[in-house]
Amino acid sequence: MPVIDVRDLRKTFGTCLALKGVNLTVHDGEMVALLGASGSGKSTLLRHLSGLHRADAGPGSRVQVMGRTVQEAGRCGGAVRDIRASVAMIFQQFNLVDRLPVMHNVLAGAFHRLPLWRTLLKRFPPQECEAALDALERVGIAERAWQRASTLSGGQQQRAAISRAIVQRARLILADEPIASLDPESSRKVMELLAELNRERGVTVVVSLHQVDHAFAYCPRTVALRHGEVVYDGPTASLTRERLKHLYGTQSDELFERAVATPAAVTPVVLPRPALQAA
Ligand SMILES: Nc1ncnc2c1ncn2[C@@H]1O[C@H](COP(=O)(O)OP(=O)(O)OP(=O)(O)O)[C@@H](O)[C@H]1O
Repeated sequence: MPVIDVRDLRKTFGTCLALKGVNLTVHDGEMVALLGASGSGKSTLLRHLSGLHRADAGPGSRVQVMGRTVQEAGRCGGAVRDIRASVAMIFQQFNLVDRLPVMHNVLAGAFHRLPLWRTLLKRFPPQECEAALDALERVGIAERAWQRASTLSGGQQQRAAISRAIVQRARLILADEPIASLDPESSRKVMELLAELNRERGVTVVVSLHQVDHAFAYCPRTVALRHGEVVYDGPTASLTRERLKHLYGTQSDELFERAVATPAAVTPVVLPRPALQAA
């Protein structure tokens, strides 16, 4: 049974056709890069998988995660809350509660299995606290456990978000440009942590990236979007210069020349982030 099964997913924002009939199947234990130029639909697709967006109504449209229906024909399935308990979303902007200690942010991963009074009073069972500390240890920031989240660097915040996913015991991580605002060393650490969770715990990971080199280094499979359509779905190693050029247009010519000049495909090819980030 696939972990993710998307059929004919369409999404319109006003006059903008963000997704034009996307089909996607991801199996248990895969690590998949989602590539595409800015505005190609990566975030929109990820948000549909976790039920944060509702698709256009249409008879064949369906999103299933772990065999359960997130949405069908533009209607949310009844199991969305249950599905969310097993799916961790990691965003570019970390999504931690700034004023709370890192520890409480990480413990939020356990909320779905705790009674409400415990989460409101922050009276967490000792075994959950241990699990949170272990997770922080795992990502190398245990000594930051009682600092306010806002005092952490971007890389540390992203590692805290990964700890939260570990405490959540997520079977699927959907990471939306998790390294877009990080320096190269922090980016490497975050990608390695995601790859380790995938390799060692069998967590399925779908990660949207702007850095093609990280897809080559960490993700055996790439799904590439262009103008809301899947234009490539296959081994990352088979992504040729022509395919990348088709994906990103001529703006990246110079970078591709550099990549092609070195035979190893893992040569860093960091694609320009268009206007959005500067805005
Ligand atoms: N809430 C929204 N309202 C209106 N238009 C939207 C909304 N969200 C996305 N879009 C549009 O849908 C298209 C796809 O956007 P999306 O954010 O999914 O692209 P992306 O590939 O993730 O881009 P980036 O790499 O810059 O994050 C874009 O044209 C965008 O402007």
